Amino acid sequence: MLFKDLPREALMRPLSRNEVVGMLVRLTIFGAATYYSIKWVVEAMDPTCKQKNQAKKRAEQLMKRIGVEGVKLTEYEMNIASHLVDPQTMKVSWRDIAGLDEIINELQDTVILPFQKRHLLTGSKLFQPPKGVLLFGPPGCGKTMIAKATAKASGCKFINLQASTLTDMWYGESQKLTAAVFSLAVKIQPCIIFIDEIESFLRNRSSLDHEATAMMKAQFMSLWDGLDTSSTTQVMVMGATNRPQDVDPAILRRMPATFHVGLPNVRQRQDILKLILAGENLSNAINLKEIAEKTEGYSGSDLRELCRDAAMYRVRDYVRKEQMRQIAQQLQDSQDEEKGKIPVAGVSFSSCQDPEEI
Ligand SMILES: Nc1ncnc2c1ncn2[C@@H]1O[C@H](COP(=O)(O)OP(=O)(O)OP(=O)(O)O)[C@@H](O)[C@H]1O
Repeated sequence: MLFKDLPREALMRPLSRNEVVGMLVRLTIFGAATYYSIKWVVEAMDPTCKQKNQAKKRAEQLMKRIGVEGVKLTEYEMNIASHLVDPQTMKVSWRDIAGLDEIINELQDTVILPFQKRHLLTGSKLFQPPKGVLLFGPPGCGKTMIAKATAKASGCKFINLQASTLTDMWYGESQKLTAAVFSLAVKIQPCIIFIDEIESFLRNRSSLDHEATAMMKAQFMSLWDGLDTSSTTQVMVMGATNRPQDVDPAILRRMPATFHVGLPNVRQRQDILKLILAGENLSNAINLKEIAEKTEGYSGSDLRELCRDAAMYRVRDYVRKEQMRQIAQQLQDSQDEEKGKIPVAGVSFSSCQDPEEI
């Protein structure tokens, strides 16, 4: 039936109470269904939704573990919080770093002391950890280890930020995430924001920069400057790079404390070898000084690989010799069988021999 076919009285009569309530209920149901359908469609279309949910879960667990409870975090702060490292569970400490005593002592005085002894000069704008620290030097020389051990020694929370966390996002998301890095760090302070390969994220500005990248860099610097406004803020940005010449000079200026973590010299290599091989079953014939002298140009990471290779070589050598021995025995057995002889009894190759004896 069409609208115009309805009797005039039916249209003009006032609505009954039941009809009004019924209409309201239908409208409410329709409204709710529309809201949830749109929400579901938006979530289904958002490619970062799954990632966000996982980050949220991880962040909640981490925050609980590091004892930060009752702090309300935004969705973006949650995302950043998933990159948090608990200083208590951090495995790296000063004892795991060899040959870098000078840098460690300097870090103790300039960075860790102001964090640890903050109470001695509360309110002082001068007795503060530097707002920025740069560790630079060739790859594999211990920059990341130093950053982690600094956080552990100072009792700071540690946000291990990858440049891609901020740059891979959709347009507009990067800026919200950048803001979240600093707001989260302030909420959970004392905190170290560590950026590995800082040159890939905050490199020399050029006219070729994408607009979003340029804006993010400017925003990062202004938020960083904002840390200075309060003398009680205990947040520090620590960057590591292999290419300091590629870092934006404006960023370098914000990192007054710089540490060169160079390739180890002979004495340092010997110390690193000693540390890596501590607890291993070493032959008396091994002379660490001699190995240190022969490994000019090796980084700490190269030395660890060298030792790992040597350990693997020993096992590989043992397995290969064992296989050769079995093949030789099988040949011998088949030759004996051919000659109609009974194989020699009691020879067992499954018994494991000490590789040293081979
Ligand atoms: N001084 C050192 N003492 C003990 N181990 C070291 C030292 N330097 C490097 N290593 C070994 O090398 C590995 C790599 O070190 P790390 O990641 O800190 O280097 P990096 O300078 O940050 O390198 P990259 O620039 O590639 O990130 C460490 O896990 C450690 O095993």
